[in-house]
Amino acid sequence: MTDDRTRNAGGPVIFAVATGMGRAAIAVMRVSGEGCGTILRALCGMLPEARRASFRPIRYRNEILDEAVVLWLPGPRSYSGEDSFELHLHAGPAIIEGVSLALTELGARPAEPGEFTRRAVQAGRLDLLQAEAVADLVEAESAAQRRQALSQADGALSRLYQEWAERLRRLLAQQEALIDFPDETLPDAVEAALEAERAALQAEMALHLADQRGELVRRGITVVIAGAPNAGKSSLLNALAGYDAAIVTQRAGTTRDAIAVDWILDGIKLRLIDTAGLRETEDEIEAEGIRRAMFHVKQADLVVHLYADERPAPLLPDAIIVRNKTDLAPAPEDVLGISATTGAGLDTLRDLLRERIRTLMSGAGVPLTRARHRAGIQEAAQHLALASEAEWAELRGEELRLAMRALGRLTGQVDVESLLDVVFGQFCIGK
Ligand SMILES: Nc1nc2c(c(=O)[nH]1)N(C=O)[C@@H](CNc1ccc(C(=O)N[C@@H](CCC(=O)O)C(=O)O)cc1)CN2
Repeated sequence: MTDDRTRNAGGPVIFAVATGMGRAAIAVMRVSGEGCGTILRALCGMLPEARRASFRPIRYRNEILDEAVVLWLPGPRSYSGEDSFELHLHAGPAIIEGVSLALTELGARPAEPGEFTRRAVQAGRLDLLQAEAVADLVEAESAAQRRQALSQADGALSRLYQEWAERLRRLLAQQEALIDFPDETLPDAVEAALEAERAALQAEMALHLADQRGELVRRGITVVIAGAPNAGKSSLLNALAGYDAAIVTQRAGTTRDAIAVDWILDGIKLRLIDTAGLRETEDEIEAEGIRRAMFHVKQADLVVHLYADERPAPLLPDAIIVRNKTDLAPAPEDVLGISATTGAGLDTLRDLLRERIRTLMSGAGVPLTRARHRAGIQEAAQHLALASEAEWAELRGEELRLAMRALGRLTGQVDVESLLDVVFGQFCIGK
């Protein structure tokens, strides 16, 4: 037999509670690894019909540990591709403890973070991009994050990179065919067509790199509220967040450290950051707060520059300047006026933020979603650029090969073993 099962056999049976920690009604104990059917038979007294839920007492050393819903999921038609089973237990800690102990005594060991998905990758059921998307699905807090992760888990990004790799492979093959032509008979039109395709690929990658949507959706869009002390920044944060996240007083300089609040606007996760008021100060703590405020301003995707009295010099060219406290005095005509206390103008500010977000999120096609993807595509694009500069056909070919390799590392078709730790370092246990 040479199917995935035998090829990837080995590795001990692993187990983990795949459901959330804390008080819950049900806990799903997930078990995977060749030979785990024997363990299931020991616990259930039989092997239930594959992929059908059954209700069974879980027995170990003549004691019933729980009455559970049991799923027997033999490989390769399982999530990990290995023989697997699930015990849907009552979530009591003593039950989980007792079942864990039984599984350990029957030869299984606790799973490491992401190990079920890692095995799915090793069995060839998921590529690395899809595995990363599984981690993103588990973390998704906004509808946009959910949609993006589902699409990547479904292979949308993998298909894009595979298509590029395939076009590179064809380019390379045609280019190698040309090497055998003596110089004088080199068909110019063919060479020009190859160069056009190389340039087209490089241009597509440049567009893909310019697109920020994926990373913005995944990590959330950072909106920093900055400005002079007492402009009402904390009041604005509280008004937008809808609860009292930041302390508000009459005293200038109340906010000393940055305060972050997650905020979902139209299905997109934003991270709102309130910062210390910007001014000259002798106070060491306040000065550190201001240093941090400037750090956040520089890192921000969007900056709301709030003021209450004198119109400040712009912090950044594209900061949104907003005049607060319109309940006390009207804002100049050319500036958006709000009152964080009465709520006046907040709808307009939200609309303005929506508009800025739309601009930030421009792009077409499937977006990349992580620094790892960005680095890989940058590398591929760089080799494509070097290919056009190379004088010898052989060197050009080598650059095309290196570009293909960079793409292959993204999906895991190349160097998968060395990338597993990088990708699975960020997973939670039970996934
Ligand atoms: N109880 C439970 N719920 C879960 C999961 C799980 O493992 N267990 N999942 C885990 O992440 C997610 C669903 N994803 C899954 C993906 C593939 C297979 C799977 O076993 N596929 C096989 C068999 C399909 C079949 O029954 O015919 C296959 O594709 O060959 C299972 C779950 C979310 N919900």
